[in-house]
Amino acid sequence: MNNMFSKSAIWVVVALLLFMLFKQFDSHSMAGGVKGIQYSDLLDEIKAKRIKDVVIEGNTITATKIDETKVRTTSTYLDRGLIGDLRENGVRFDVKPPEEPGILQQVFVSWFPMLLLIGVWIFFMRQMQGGGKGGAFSFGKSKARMLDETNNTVTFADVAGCDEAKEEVTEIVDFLRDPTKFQKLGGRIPRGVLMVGPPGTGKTLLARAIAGEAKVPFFSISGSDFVEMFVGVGASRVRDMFENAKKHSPCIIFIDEIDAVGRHRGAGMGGGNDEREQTLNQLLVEMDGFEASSGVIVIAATNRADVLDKALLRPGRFDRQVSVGLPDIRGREQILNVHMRKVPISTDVKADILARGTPGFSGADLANLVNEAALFAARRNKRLVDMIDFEDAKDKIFMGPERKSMVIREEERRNTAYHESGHAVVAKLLPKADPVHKVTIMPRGWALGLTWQLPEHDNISGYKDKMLEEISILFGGRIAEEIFVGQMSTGASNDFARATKLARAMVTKYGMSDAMGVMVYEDSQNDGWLGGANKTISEATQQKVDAEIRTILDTQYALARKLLEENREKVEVMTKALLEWETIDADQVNDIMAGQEPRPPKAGTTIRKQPGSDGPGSNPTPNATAPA
Ligand SMILES: Nc1ncnc2c1ncn2[C@@H]1O[C@H](COP(=O)(O)OP(=O)(O)OP(=O)(O)O)[C@@H](O)[C@H]1O
Ligand SMILES: [Zn+2]
Repeated sequence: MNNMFSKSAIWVVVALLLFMLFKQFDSHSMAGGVKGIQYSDLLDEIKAKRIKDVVIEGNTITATKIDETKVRTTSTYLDRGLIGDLRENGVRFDVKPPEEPGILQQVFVSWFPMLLLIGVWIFFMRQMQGGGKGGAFSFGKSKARMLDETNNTVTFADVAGCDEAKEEVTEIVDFLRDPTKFQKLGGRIPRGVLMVGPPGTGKTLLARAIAGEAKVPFFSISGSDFVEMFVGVGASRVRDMFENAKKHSPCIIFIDEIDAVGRHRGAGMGGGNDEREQTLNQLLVEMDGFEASSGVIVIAATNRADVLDKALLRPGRFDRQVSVGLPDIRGREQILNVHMRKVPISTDVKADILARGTPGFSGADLANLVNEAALFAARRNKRLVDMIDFEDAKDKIFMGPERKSMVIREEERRNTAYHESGHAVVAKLLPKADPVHKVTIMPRGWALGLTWQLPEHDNISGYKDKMLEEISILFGGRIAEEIFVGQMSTGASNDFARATKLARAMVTKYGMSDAMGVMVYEDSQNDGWLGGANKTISEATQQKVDAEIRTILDTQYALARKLLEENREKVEVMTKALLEWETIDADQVNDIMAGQEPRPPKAGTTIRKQPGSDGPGSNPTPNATAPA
């Protein structure tokens, strides 16, 4: 490595020397001890009548002082007053076109140093891939980045909302803190831990926290870093990484996206991928090769445990799995609290309310939410981030930024207003549906309008009645268009797709159909822990399934239609309110449903609702109307 380094250093010096040499060429007139000065200083000199003559060449101004010394400045800013100043102060001046060097010289001067630098740069990039502390200067060296106690300050306190996962790894912390003592007590130490969970749930964070808690070095590398064009490189990187880690034991090696190398062998596209297989083999060899007592623990993360080569999961390798799932409502609150500590937060911000309105958010999403809210506050020149900033940040994350400038034809707007009113009125009339939080025809992201329902709890398990009602609500939009506008837009196609998907899931996955019984007809695609075997069902069964889905959809469609027919007036009032105010909140919706005129929007805002009443929040899958 040292050798490599000095070689590189020589290269830099050579490059610099050459560059300076050519630069010298270039600035033929720079010779003779010309001093560079600021443009404003030159003006001062001129005004002090210390300048004899001036040559202006393009952007460069060279001045000769009374005492024959030369100074130079460059200015891309065209100062129209300069000539006047020169005249006034009796300075001789000459304006020359920028000098054209000879063609050969031009090529050499302008290109050669560039080419050389590019060459050096490429050389460097190849040498120090990964770079940084602990970065290696050679191909076969691992690109693992090392963090030690001084630069890894993550502790368990920074990881919130996954208490079970934390509990499972405390043992590892105990071991790393004092390997020998741990063994005397008879603890069995895992060599490899596989963290499984969806993206952004804090797998990396948790691994770092383990190292942080145990105060041991943390080597991190991504599976994709091993995969190189050249056969053998990945394998030698693995070897190098383990060697390095052993020198620093006890320590943690963290391999993110292990599926990049750990996919089961023979699954590569178009036959074997030698390089990846070799890398994987090397990884297996290394994991077998070190003593559990050596104090190196390998933690790998993936969101697809099912694609991993079974050999990786065998005892002595990644034989322990820790699943890190999406946080529940309490977990989200805790994660929000962790991240809110880092920004100035107004007292009106309630993490519990935000947690309620963000089902399905991962830890990374929540971190992003806090960040976006802080950006909103900064843009609004606020000193504290308040609830309105959070509401806006949430809206933006859910649906993309508001498209205030989007031109919508009045007819289209009216259509959308009826459509959303249809969703909202059906939702309000069905007993099990989540309360409507707000309805808007403000276009956002890909949606022309939205009806938001606020779940009172996390919808972990869907209940049959509720799912049926959801299908009716989805139909509500289109039916309202049929009844009130008399023509149908394509805006409802997404609603239909979702309704159908839901009905299909009810029949085939959840066993909620009376006709088909409780048998499960489909494997949950992809997320099967053990890998999904594709079950095939007979043609006849398939037809029965389809018929059953059809029945569900028809029944719910009819229900929604009946409700809207019976409540025409409410749809009309809501549509009018939407056309007037663009967004209406839960209180206004309640007024309308009670047969009253809706109250006007709250002062200062047409869109949002302050927390406290029945709490803002939103449905992660709002009934959105996609643009036609
Ligand atoms: N449980 C959590 N507590 C606090 N912050 C979290 C949590 N989960 C995620 N975050 C935030 O999200 C960021 C990204 O999380 P991290 O990189 O650990 O996720 P990951 O599960 O490794 O994701 P990926 O699978 O995409 O690599 C973290 O740096 C942190 O700010
Ligand atoms: Zn819709």
